[in-house]
Amino acid sequence: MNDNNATIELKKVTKNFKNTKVIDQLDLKVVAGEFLVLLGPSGCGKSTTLRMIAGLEVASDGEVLIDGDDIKKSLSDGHTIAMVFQDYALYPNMTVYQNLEYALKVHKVEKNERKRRLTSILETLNLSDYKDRLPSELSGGQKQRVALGRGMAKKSKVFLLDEPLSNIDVQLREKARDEIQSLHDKNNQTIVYVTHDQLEAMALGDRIAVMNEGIIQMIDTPENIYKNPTNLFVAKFIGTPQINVLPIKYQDSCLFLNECKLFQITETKNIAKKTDYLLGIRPEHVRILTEHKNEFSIQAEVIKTVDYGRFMQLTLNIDEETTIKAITECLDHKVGDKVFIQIEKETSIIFDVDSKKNIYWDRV
Ligand SMILES: Nc1ncnc2c1ncn2[C@@H]1O[C@H](COP(=O)(O)OP(=O)(O)OP(=O)(O)O)[C@@H](O)[C@H]1O
Repeated sequence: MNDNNATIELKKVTKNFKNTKVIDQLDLKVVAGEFLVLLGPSGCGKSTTLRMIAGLEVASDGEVLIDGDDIKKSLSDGHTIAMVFQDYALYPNMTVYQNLEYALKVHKVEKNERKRRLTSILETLNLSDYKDRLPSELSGGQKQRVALGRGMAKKSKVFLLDEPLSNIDVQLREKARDEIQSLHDKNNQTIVYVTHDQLEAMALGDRIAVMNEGIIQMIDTPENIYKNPTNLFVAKFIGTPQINVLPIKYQDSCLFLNECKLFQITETKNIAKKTDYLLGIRPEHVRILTEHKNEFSIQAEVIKTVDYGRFMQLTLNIDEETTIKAITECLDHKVGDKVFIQIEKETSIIFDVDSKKNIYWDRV
């Protein structure tokens, strides 16, 4: 650890609003200098978790520690934590420049240094022309950029961001995202970043914590979350188009989708215990063949195509009840085409039909 970052730890944190439990015994460790993204659907408790780390909400039970000390210590010094709020929280009577400068003045950052930092931030966030305006004279996206700039200027050990790019135009959003990332590379702040945008999470996070209903479902690198989701919720929440989920049967060392044989399993391990499972296969892993190749080739009909220029998204009917989505680089497919698909063992994820957990069937 160095001077620029701090660890964050939540130990068995619960938060109730009146009689409703919105966070349930949450354990979370953010390593010093890490970029952690909290990702999940609306209402799952991301903002509440972030607000407890910021000391804006008090945990009903459990502990919130910054560098091993109770959150109150960090709050008292005013330096340790900076937060970008979802609703911007700008000072209405101050200009953009004054909003950005305020915290730096309070923390006695020298005038030339203040000017240097703020000029660069105003430029980066395309705000130079608006520096003398009041927040009431700005659009939503501009206000959000000011809020982001204010957090960036502070160079705190812990930087907390709650959906900081949600109202910013797509083009500028990418630039702002790059800026947050390079700020992190440069200053090594410990960042906790809340979003419900999976692409943003995948692009930014060293690790992603996927939340649902006040519980962290999985916390891991973007790659592991995508390739080896711990349960069906995580598998479905990450990836566009969504992962295909098919009811399958295990029989005679093979997996079957209805009457179609998918593939053979030599090492039975976790899978020999039951007959029914759910198979998850990402659309880009469904192999499209123009002709029958072997006993594992399954006939399908193209019922919808979406041409994205570089790739095509196909919706395929295997039978009356089974539809599957596929992504292919071949742009020649048309509705009505008869093709064959192949589902491969290496890219298949198998879930328990009851618990919906990944059974990690391919692991020893
Ligand atoms: N002050 C409050 N009083 C009562 N309920 C609250 C309060 N703040 C949040 N909640 C409830 O707690 C749950 C979690 O809210 P939270 O804002 O943490 O979710 P979120 O995942 O950040 O959602 P979003 O992405 O929509 O902002 C929601 O059901 C919300 O209605």
